[in-house]
Amino acid sequence: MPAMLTDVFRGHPIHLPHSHQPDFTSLRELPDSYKWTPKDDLLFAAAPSPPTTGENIPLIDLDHPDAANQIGHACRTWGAFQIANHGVPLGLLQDIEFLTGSLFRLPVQRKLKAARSETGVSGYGVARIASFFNKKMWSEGFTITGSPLNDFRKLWPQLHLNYCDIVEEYEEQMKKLASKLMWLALKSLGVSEEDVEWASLNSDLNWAQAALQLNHYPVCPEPDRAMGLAAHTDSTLLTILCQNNTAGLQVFRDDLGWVTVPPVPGSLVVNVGDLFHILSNGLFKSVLHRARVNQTRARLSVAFLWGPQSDIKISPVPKLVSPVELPLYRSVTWTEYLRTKATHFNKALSMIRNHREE
Ligand SMILES: O=C(O)CCC(=O)C(=O)O
Ligand SMILES: [Fe+2]
Repeated sequence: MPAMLTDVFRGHPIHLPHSHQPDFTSLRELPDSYKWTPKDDLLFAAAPSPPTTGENIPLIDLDHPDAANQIGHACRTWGAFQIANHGVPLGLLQDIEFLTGSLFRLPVQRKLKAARSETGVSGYGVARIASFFNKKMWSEGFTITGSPLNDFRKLWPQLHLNYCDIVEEYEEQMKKLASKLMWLALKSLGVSEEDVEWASLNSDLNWAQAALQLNHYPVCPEPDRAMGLAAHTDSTLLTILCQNNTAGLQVFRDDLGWVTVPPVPGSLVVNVGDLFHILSNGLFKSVLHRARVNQTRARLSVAFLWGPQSDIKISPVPKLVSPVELPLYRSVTWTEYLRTKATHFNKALSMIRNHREE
């Protein structure tokens, strides 16, 4: 992962000086550079879902005998769902939340010791998607690819080894869970292991790689005008998100507008990413999502961004392509896709779409 992402982003440096990151807690008013209007993001003011619809992303019990079909349905209609009985120990979720909280509570000068470089991926900084927007986002992040040892040593000279152990254990559990979820979702479409030979179940998951994105959304003096993380889809196969007990994540549905995902203690949120949309020939929806902020409670989230190794070509599963039509998408590696995304952002999927001859 580190080599591949570094390679992609070297060609797309991000000119956003992290050292200008404000000390959020000291700001009593929202600076103009943080005030969003519909001009800054077309969907900024899109209608919030009326609470009366009662529509919410499904909460799926992974122990339920019908879990595969429920996951498949959620991937087709929402592109997102929450899961309970996922098998990840609660203590580990608490540990990663604790780690995230302690990281962002460090003094700004200490966090900046592990700042992400302009062309780098790992480390402390603003969201990478910030370069696509004129306004700033009310959040700070920390990206982990490969071992966090070097960065963690700078952040916590004494405790870094304990924190590295937590990250390693968390990633191990997430990898297994992500693979299980992918196969359950594919099973609901009648797709089995023989149909996706590169993702063989007995390969120790060596075909996959991942990054961890830790996010902090501080308390905000004017939340209605601010944006924690602007609307985007993830470039992954799947993303598994652990959020603290504070609402903020919203997913977009064409028919409902922005729908807030309520935190359910102990559960995890799963997002369909762009690569799973491609693999499913467009049947699974890569979900547009964003994070809002609020005036009273800081929010933390940990996103496990999961995809295939760089040499794997992702293309629609042949079984899901009609014999008389082209697949909806051309095949791409994760690296190629990230490069397209780094240039075209939310239009990246349409850039690799096969257009039908009229
Ligand atoms: O904080 C959240 O709820 C969303 C985070 C997210 O979308 C991301 O890190 O890609
Ligand atoms: Fe995301």
